[in-house]
Amino acid sequence: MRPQGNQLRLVVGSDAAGREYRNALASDLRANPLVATVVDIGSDDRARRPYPEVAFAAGQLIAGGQVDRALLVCHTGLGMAIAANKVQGIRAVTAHDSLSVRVSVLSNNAQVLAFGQGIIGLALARRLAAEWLTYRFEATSSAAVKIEAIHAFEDQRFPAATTPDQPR
Ligand SMILES: O=C[C@H](O)[C@H](O)COP(=O)(O)O
Repeated sequence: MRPQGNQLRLVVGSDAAGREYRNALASDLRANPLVATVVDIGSDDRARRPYPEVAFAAGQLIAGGQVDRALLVCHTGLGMAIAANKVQGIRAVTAHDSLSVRVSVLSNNAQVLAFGQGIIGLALARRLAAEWLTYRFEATSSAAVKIEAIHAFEDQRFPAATTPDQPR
């Protein structure tokens, strides 16, 4: 489906430790009017894909422009974020509170949000996911220069403004 207005194209994924929340969240997301599409990349219990594989696949869908954001679940949310951050151009966070979820988009322009099924209850995960959908990064915000600094470092451009002071 073609996105309308401010609708988002999403990918959801989990390892076996996050499967229950992934299924519940995917169902919520599909019913949310702020969502255009939800691609579910698994994995199910039989596949037992380790979290890095799922995170890399989700990150590559974003980097390739097929989707806008990813919601990933593992036991803690930590491994998913670490692995997704290894994909060029991806900013992934683990966040389990409203403020962090908000800032992850408005300040960090993170495209990936990772939850830990073993860390928060399902009701909170659902609420945070719904809040997450309402935020959009503003390219004109003062945060944009910091995102550009992250990209420059990633691309090994090392702009002088972001080079740490030399020890005297
Ligand atoms: O950060 C990692 C996740 O919590 C994952 O679900 C558990 O990791 P494991 O597969 O190494 O046990």
